[in-house]
Amino acid sequence: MQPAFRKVVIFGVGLIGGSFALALRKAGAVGEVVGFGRSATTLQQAKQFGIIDRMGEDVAHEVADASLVLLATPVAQMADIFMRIAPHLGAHTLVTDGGSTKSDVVVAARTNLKDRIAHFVPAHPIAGAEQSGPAAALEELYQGKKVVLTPLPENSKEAVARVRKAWELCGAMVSELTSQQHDEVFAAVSHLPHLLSFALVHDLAQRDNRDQLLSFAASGFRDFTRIAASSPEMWRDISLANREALLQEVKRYADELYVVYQALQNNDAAKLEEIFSLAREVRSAWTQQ
Ligand SMILES: NC(=O)C1=CN([C@@H]2O[C@H](COP(=O)(O)OP(=O)(O)OC[C@H]3O[C@@H](n4cnc5c(N)ncnc54)[C@H](O)[C@@H]3O)[C@@H](O)[C@H]2O)C=CC1
Ligand SMILES: O=C(O)C(=O)Cc1ccc(O)cc1
Repeated sequence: MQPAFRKVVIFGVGLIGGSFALALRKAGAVGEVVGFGRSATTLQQAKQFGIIDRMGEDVAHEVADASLVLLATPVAQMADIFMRIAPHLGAHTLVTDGGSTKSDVVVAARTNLKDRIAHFVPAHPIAGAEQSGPAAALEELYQGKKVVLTPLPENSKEAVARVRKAWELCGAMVSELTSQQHDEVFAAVSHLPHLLSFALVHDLAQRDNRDQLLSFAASGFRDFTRIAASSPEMWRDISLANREALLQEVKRYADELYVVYQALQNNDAAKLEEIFSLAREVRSAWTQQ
């Protein structure tokens, strides 16, 4: 039987791109995987790990007969890749991405794909880790995890269904939002928490006694700061790409922190307990979902 996707071309064969390839392979859903990257070493690694069959050399040649192209680089790299693939997309070649932000990626796609924008169905897998690179890729990364599609008015039903199918074959549960809804939601539940985690560790890192502080830090600190070990380039790009929504979330959080600050300053036990109780209730219910 023919695989669902005869040839998949991946730009950025790291955690997200590599896991996509491994998951499609496990599902028997891909004939051939071709990788493009920024460094030859990373691509060689991806080949050794069985993620790609070969390294791409000629973009025009590879995307012309591809069933699916995945962009899985940091989001600021995507405009240039859309520009490079635009003239060569085959009539039946679909494009999706794994970027953590969507409005900026859609603008980059519209600007560069122009009248071929209908080929592109934007996506964001809500699965990942603080590790990066092909060595971090896992065939089960998307199993049971959410993927958000933010389809465009230009997309045909068939194009959306086929991209949905690709992510489902990776084991994901697919839902849909508009790009704007997506960016507002993820500013609150993903981008802000990463910013806070980086900021906390950065503050401690600048202190003279940081080694002493870290030597006594326990599992609460480990939980809160795991994501501060994430890729600085990736998070620089996400922060700037979703700047407006993120600024609003930072402001809201600063206001909340000030409420906590005042309660502490005023020895307001009732207020502190009220804040902690609601937070605990909501956090506990969320983990049981
Ligand atoms: N790490 C995570 O947990 C998640 C990341 N994402 C998004 O997925 C995308 C990829 O992230 P990861 O896989 O974690 O990063 P990664 O660092 O593991 O992989 C990215 C790969 O892209 C390559 N690359 C960079 N610029 C390139 C270019 N111009 N052309 C071709 N290849 C290029 C890098 O060499 C690297 O191998 C990002 O847009 C990120 O926002 C989405 C969900 C989760
Ligand atoms: O490491 C973690 O727990 C994450 O939160 C991973 C992650 C990072 C970026 C995304 O856009 C989605 C998921």
